[in-house]
Amino acid sequence: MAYEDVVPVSLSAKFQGSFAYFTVRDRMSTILTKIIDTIHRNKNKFFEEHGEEGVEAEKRAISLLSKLRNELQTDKPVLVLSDDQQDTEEWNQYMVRQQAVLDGNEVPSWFKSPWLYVECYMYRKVQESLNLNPPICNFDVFEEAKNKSFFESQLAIIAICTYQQSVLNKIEDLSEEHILEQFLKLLQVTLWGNKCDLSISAGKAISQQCSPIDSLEVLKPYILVDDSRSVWSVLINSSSAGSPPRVDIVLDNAGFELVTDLILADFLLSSRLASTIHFHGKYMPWFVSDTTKKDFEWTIKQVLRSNHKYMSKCGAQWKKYCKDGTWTFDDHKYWTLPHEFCDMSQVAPDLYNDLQKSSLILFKGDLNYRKLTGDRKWDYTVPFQRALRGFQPAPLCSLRTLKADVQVGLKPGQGENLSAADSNWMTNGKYAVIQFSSPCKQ
Ligand SMILES: O=P(O)(O)OC[C@H]1O[C@](O)(CO)[C@@H](O)[C@@H]1O
Ligand SMILES: [Mn+2]
Repeated sequence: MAYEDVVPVSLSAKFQGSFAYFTVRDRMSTILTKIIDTIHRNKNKFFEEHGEEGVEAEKRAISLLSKLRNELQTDKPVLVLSDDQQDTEEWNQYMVRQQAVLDGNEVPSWFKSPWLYVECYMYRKVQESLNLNPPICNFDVFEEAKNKSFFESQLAIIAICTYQQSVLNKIEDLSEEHILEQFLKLLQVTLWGNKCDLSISAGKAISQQCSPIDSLEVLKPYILVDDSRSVWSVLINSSSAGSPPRVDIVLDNAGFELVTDLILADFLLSSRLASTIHFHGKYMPWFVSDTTKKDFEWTIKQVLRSNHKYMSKCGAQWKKYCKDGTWTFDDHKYWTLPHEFCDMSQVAPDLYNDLQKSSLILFKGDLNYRKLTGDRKWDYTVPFQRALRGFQPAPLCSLRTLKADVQVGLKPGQGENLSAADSNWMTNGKYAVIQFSSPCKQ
């Protein structure tokens, strides 16, 4: 690791009254209750698909989840996983390491361990409760909510697809300056698309209702760090050197946010700012709204099938990109492990090496920001690159609306002024950052 000096402590529910504390106490247990309800509501579907065995599986999964909710609420020790999957051993080893950093007589538990660890662990345990009941192990407990949020954002999706087609129609005639202007707009659209996650609202529907392009000017003052020019420089420098670069997008939420990511990806290719886009998604249902391979394919299919001319035109193009390999989708298991990203080169060298081949990596969303910065109590003014602690496979940029109380790279006094003006600025999703770091700056 590049930085071996002291790092701040992890955010944790052990800090009473902190955002982590309220999340573990309230939001996570509400999410578990909703999961239990969802599984129960699907009882008939399980019966139709698997007969009595399906109903038995439903009952057993619910009983495991109720036990889990009770353990969470009463701050019981976290337990080893027993579902014998490819990542089970990795999770259990991680727990042993968590044990090692505690005082001799303490064990990792919901309210004592790092928030990042226990929150990821909850989603992994949900998957375990299904894995242990094979007939229903592929059931995505969040699918309904994700699909609903896509349909509820229809008008905004139509608006952005229509806008996109108007830009693409004239793209060959656009000057570099105009391409830059469009690029900045679409980068902001995908940034604000991150408002639409379902986990901060404990699964309650959040959709985009109005035209995303029209709101950009109003939202601009809420972008606390805006390094979009540095992102542009990386793209334009590599493409003018003769080889449009490979861009990687580490996706966050399905629904409207995913559509905005696909719109940006399409624009980067059409404007020849990129030659390929590598998407990264989740291997299992995660943090309620995160994108799995199934969500990715489903979304493209829905956009293609739309009755709206410009929407379906977008979908047709995206399908083509997937078919000819211009777009790829990878769901490496590392994205659903609890590690901070600075561990990646050691824990998942294959993924790290792959990311090193990229010219630019865009990290979407709040959870990715927490993993980039290790979800620690950093001072607001600590440089982003310092908080990355050596994680720099390629130039990278975080596009994130603030939904957790970790923020670095602010100007002196900026955080304090925000706290005075709006005490919930770090968690209410109103503010955002476009934060860039490049190996050249090291
Ligand atoms: O979808 P995003 O942007 O990663 O947001 C999810 C965020 O919501 C929360 O689940 C709220 O607790 C955070 O833990 C997490 O960072
Ligand atoms: Mn998410």
